[in-house]
Amino acid sequence: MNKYKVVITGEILPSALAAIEEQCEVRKWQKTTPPRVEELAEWLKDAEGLFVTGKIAVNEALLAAAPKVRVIAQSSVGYDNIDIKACTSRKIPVGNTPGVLVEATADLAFGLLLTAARRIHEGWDWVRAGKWQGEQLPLGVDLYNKTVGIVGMGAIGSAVARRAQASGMKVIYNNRHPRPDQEQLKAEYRTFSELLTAADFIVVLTPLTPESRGMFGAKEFAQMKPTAYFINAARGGVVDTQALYKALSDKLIAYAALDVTDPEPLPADHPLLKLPNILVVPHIGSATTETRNRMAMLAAENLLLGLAGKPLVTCVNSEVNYR
Ligand SMILES: NC(=O)C1=CN([C@@H]2O[C@H](COP(=O)(O)OP(=O)(O)OC[C@H]3O[C@@H](n4cnc5c(N)ncnc54)[C@H](O)[C@@H]3O)[C@@H](O)[C@H]2O)C=CC1
Ligand SMILES: O=C(O)C(=O)CO
Repeated sequence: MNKYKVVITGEILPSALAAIEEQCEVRKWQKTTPPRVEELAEWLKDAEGLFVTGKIAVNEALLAAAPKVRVIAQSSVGYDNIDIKACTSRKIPVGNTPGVLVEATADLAFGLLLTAARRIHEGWDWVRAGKWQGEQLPLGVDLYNKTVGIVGMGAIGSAVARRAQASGMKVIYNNRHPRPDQEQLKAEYRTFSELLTAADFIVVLTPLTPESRGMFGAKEFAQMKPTAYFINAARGGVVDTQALYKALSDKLIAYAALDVTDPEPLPADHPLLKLPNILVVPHIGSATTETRNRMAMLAAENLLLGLAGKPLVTCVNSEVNYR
């Protein structure tokens, strides 16, 4: 049997690689820095499938270098790095990995909220620095009876809502549209502006789109409570980083906890990291063994289905999914 020709743009779990290699001749980018299109050009010329992992832009330039590609599979739910319109116009289905990472990402988002509110990370630093006896660690804040405002009440947002309710928090949310099941979710819809002024904790879980890019800027931070905690587990691009820096340093808001940043990765000497009222982790929302494995296997399945001309399990541009 002739094997399909596939390019993998970065790290992939061995289980998913093995599944792909059974049917495909694989060329895999080995370096830790993401490839530029020119660096992949030779491989892309003949590639029939593209498995996207790592920070890489799938744009007109890349697609033009890959004329034979007939399926793109990405091991993430977010697909803001992919020009979907360009893929659709070439009739290339794009697979992502919704659902399988919901609980892990919600754990991390809520974990950031809890860790920041209770200063868990600062406490650990103090213990290690031998400061247990002596100075007083600044006090944290309660979650109980506080209001969490979730911006982007989709699969992960709703899973965060459940965690917040278990801690005795009231949940309000903003979404593209009010949810028909909001009574069941025990969450109240608010306009974006109402949510900003009412929430004690704001958790962002929207996709990054032209509409959501920079939706948290100076004006929005000024509307928040001075005691507000801002948690971003969506994409760095939804926030104006400069404005966040200013809001934290001028104490317009109390604290930020981020899984995602702009730029990403955040350079070690970035001014944000010098602030005392911030917690940053390196985009680990879905980073558990089980979840990453499910994501990689779903992406591999999408790739192999697309190569065989069959419908992908989870397809972003369903209008060009195979039937
Ligand atoms: N930190 C991490 O490791 C991870 C981050 N993510 C990010 O989280 C996002 C959400 O994932 P899911 O919950 O699975 O997606 P989803 O599609 O189930 O939910 C997204 C929700 O955001 C809402 N939304 C879209 N634009 C909005 C806007 N401008 N204002 C308010 N609401 C808006 C939608 O109506 C939808 O309900 C992903 O697109 C991805 O960027 C996802 C997984 C892991
Ligand atoms: O799935 C996503 O969108 C991520 O950010 C990585 O898990």
